[in-house]
Formats: sequence, structure tokens, C-alpha cells
Amino acid sequence: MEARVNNGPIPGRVVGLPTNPVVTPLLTDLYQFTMAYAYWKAGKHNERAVFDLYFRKNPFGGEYTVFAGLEECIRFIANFKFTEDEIAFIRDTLPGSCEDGFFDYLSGIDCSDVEVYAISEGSVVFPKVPLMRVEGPIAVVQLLETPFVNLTNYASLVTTNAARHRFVAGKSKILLEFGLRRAQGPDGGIGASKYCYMGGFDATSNVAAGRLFGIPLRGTHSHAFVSSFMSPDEIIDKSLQSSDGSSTCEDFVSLVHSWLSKIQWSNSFHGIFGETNQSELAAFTSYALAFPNNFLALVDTYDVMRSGIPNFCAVAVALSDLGYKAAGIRLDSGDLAYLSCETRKFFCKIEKEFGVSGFGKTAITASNDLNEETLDALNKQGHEVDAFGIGTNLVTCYAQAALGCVFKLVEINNQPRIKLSEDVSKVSIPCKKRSYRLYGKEGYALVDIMTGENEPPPKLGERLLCRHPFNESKRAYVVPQLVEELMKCYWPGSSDNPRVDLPPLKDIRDRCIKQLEQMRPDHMRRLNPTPYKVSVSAKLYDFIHFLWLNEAPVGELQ
Ligand SMILES: Nc1ncnc2c1ncn2[C@@H]1O[C@H](COP(=O)(O)OP(=O)(O)OP(=O)(O)O)[C@@H](O)[C@H]1O
Ligand SMILES: O=P(O)(O)OC[C@H]1O[C@H](OP(=O)(O)OP(=O)(O)O)[C@H](O)[C@@H]1O
Ligand SMILES: O=C(O)c1cccnc1
Ligand SMILES: [Mg+2]
Repeated sequence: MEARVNNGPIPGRVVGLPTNPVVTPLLTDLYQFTMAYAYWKAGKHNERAVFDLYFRKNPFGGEYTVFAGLEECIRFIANFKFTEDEIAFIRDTLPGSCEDGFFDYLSGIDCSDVEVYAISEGSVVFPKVPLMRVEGPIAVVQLLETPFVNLTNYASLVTTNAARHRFVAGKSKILLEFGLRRAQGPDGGIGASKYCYMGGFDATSNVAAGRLFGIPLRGTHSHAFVSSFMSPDEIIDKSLQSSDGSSTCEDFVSLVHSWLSKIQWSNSFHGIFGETNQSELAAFTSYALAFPNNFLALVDTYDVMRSGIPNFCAVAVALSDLGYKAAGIRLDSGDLAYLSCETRKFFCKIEKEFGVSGFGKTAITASNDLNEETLDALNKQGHEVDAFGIGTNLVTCYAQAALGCVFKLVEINNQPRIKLSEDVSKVSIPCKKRSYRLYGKEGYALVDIMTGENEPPPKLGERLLCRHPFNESKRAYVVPQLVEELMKCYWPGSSDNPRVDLPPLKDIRDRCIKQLEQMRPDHMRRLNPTPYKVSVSAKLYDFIHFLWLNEAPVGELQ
């Protein structure tokens, strides 16, 4: 197999390779190649086509979506070139009757004549409005359909899922993505980590993603670590230097034991707990000796309130004697609202009884099959969790399996095209278009409007009729206080339009968080959110309906 990079990216357009090396021009559906052949055979392959990539319905019963995956699309087209091996494979795959000239044509194509306009990655987006507008020779753009939809569908779905979890958890909580083991394979895991960060998570446990994308890495330890210890006698090196290096405690294990009995027999805790699990205590002590500056304990292996929390406190207070501050605990089972509140009370009592300043604020992390509903339930009950570790429900998008982005032809050789359907929501909006977000007096986005490519843009302060694309009676006048054009040129093709640079992930994340915060709250709420209005200009409305009538055959009644 030839290495992909040998063919090189399009000269003068150097953009990195796609993150996943399986993202090659073969990562498409067979029918894209058969259509490409048929276009070529008909001499149509260079006809100029415009496709829109959009989705029809917001996911998770919500009224917003976050657009993600654009950078990977641009990386893909920047490096789009068939290797000889790939051409040979397509030749073997297509029927033997396909002419050689087609394969010569395929080996010569790249995306230097393809133009991509797109909404910025990390933007809040709505159904029907093109996320990307892809223009170029029809045979080439056709080959891009499947990879583009693949690269944006899950990316946007999981970013939206992350954003929704952030919305319920609230701004002040730390959100950790713990999904790698449960993700749909390695690409699912890497993508989930990248896009959950984009959607507002703070960190991931996925080391490869941390390295690839510079996402902060965080983690605790597992039950295996706790249950691997049998007794404190296992700890050989018991010495621990104080945090300022001024002294050494030769027997940290004994210090921990003495603190455990002090706590047990103190006024505040007398009779609250008895003998704690000694193997758990050994595990915690050992972890503290390994990471005195980052001591964190998983406290639910045996019994949270009768063992895990007292053991953690004994180790944490012993550390505090040596000038260290414990990082916190993780709860991974049971009633997380109740246990976090009881834990907080315990910590506050330790602070008061033993004068350990700040101990009451020791961080509580919770995990175990969390999702939007459980976060919402915890909020309603009241809880003391500072950080949530979320895996399965987040990365698998358990609440909705796919977003349903589509890629539809809207114009060929300057002729608008429409796709009709019995189901109005599936009728495509024809023409090469522009789209704008119009903001109202209160600073909120009011409506997105699509217009024909050559219509004048909406003007500030000027009353504009915004029409529902398919429902005649739904229309509204808007006087925009701010007009934002949504699509920018990310890949200029053979035009000399300037190309917008691909921003770093952190900037995309910041844009996403900011945009979500600026949404009108009723569009964001979980229960019966208000739909955001998506509209077309009066001119585009008339044209859609003219074309619809033109293309739809008239029925015959017998
Ligand atoms: N106070 C709460 N309100 C609503 N849901 C909660 C609350 N506390 C925990 N949960 C959720 O309830 C579910 C408990 O799951 P489950 O009964 O399988 O776990 P468990 O018995 O606590 O622990 P284990 O992992 O040991 O089986 C989890 O999805 C968890 O996130
Ligand atoms: O629950 P999730 O949201 O998927 O978060 C990740 C889970 O993975 C870890 O344990 P694992 O589930 O492997 O084992 P456990 O369920 O027995 O704790 C961790 O303790 C969490 O429970
Ligand atoms: O670091 C953790 O606590 C972690 C990582 C992955 C899955 N569950 C927990
Ligand atoms: Mg679990």
C-alpha cells in the first residue's frame, strides 16, 4: 500500500491530514463511484453543481444543534487524491465494462476546483439552513457526499449532546468525559473526546485525544486499585516528605491510623462509624504516597459513609499535617444526591473539629451512568457534587443515535434543482443560497433567513419579510439590529476568494460556549423548548413554490 501522504496535498493549500487515516477518498458509498462513472460516460462530470449539507430536525427533542466536523472535512478535501492502489481497487470493483478513460480521469482529480462555504464550526445551528455549501464539478462533489456527511453527523450530534449536558449541569460544574471504553470503537472514542470538549466539557480521560488535540487530561482511579490491596502491611516505603521539603514523616501509615482513630473518637464523629475497611485504607494511603499533591479516592468500593469517607478523611488530614491538600473523592454508585450531601457534611465537620482550613470544600466527583435526566434529577433534589464524570450516555449519544444530516443537489449549471417529497419536511430548498442570522433589540438571535445568492443582504434597521419556506401563512417582519452572514469561504476552489483559517479547537470551544450562552433561554430549556424560526426571503419563497409546481406532475383523477 502506498502511504497517503506521498500524493501530497494540493500545492499551496497545505492543511493537515484527516485525524483518522482511514479517511481517504475510498471512505464513501459505492454508488458515488457508479454515479461518477455514469456522469463521466455522459460527458457531464465537469458540470458545475452546488450541494447543501444540512439536517432536518434538532436532536434530543431540543431546538438547537451545534455544528461540528468542519475542520475534518477541510482536511479531507485538502488531501483528496487517489493513490494508484486505490484506483486499481475501484477498477476491480466496478463492472469490467467501465472504460479505462474513467480511471485516468479519477487519478487526475483533486478538490482544487471545489468551493466550500460553511458556517463556523462550534456555531449553534438550526434545521434546513445549510451548514456547508459545496460547489464544484459534479462527479467530484458527488464523491464527497458520504465522507462529508460522515464527518459532520456524529461530530455535531455528540457536540450537541455535550452542550446539553453542560446546560443542565450549569456553568460552575467541572465536566469530565470518561467515555472511551464505551465509545463506538477507536474513532468514536477519539471523536467523542474532541467534540465533547468542543461542546463545553472541561477535560477527558482519553490520553490519545489529550495528545492529539491538546485537551486537558483528568482522571481518578478505579475499583481495581482499591480492591487490589489486602492490608496496610503491604506498604513497604512508608516515608513521606512534607510539601515544603522541610521534614520527613518516616511512617505515614501510622500517621494515617492515628488520624483515623482521632476522627472516630472525636466529639463530632463518635458512634458514627466503626471499623473501616483496612484494605481500602491501605489503597488510599498508598495512592497518597504516590500522589501527595493529587490525592483523590474512589470511596464506594465497600461502604461510602462507613468506610470510604472516613478512610479518605484520615489520609487527607494526615496529608494536611505535611502541608498537602487532598484533591477530593469520587462517588460511583448509590444515591449520588444523598451521598454527596452526607459527604459534604462530613467534610465540614472535619474542618470544624480539627481546624483543617478549606476541608469542607474538598471536591466531590460523581459518576455512574449519568445523563441529562440524572443531572436534572440531582439538581432538583439538591446535591453537593462539584464534578461529573460522564461516559456511556454522552459518547454513544444514547438518547439519539444519529443526527440525519443530508447532502442535496440544489443547483446544476446555474439551474436550481429541487427534491420533492410527500413529506414537506423532506422537500429540499433549491438554489445556491446565502444565509443570515438576524438579531433583535434585546440582542438575541431572532431568525435565520436564506436568500438567493444574488439577492441583496438584509439591511440593519430595515424591515424585512421572513417567510416559512413551506407554510404560506407563517411569516413575520423583522427589523434586524444586527445581521450576521452565516457561511464563510473555507475552501475557495479556483476562485480567488480569501479562505478563512481553521481556528484551534480551544477557540472553537470558546465560540460554542459563547453562542450557547447568548441563545434566548426559551429555545434552550429541556421541556417544550420554543422552536427557533428558520425562514426564506419572499423572493426565494416564490421561487421554491414556482419550481415545486413546475416539477410536480399533476395528478389524474378517474
Ligand atoms: N439521587 C439520584 N437521583 C436520580 N438518579 C440517581 C441518583 N443517584 C444516582 N442516580 C442514578 O441512578 C442510577 C443507579 O444505577 P444502579 O442502580 O445501576 O447503580 P448502583 O446500584 O447505584 O451502583 P452499581 O454501579 O454498584 O450497580 C445511575 O444511573 C445513577 O446515575
Ligand atoms: O458510567 P459511565 O457514564 O459510562 O462512566 C464511566 C464509568 O466507567 C467506569 O467504571 P465502569 O463502568 O467500567 O465499571 P463500574 O460500572 O463497575 O463502575 C467509571 O467508574 C464509571 O462508572
Ligand atoms: O479517571 C476516572 O475516574 C475514569 C476514567 C474512565 C472511566 N471511568 C472513570
Ligand atoms: Mg459504571
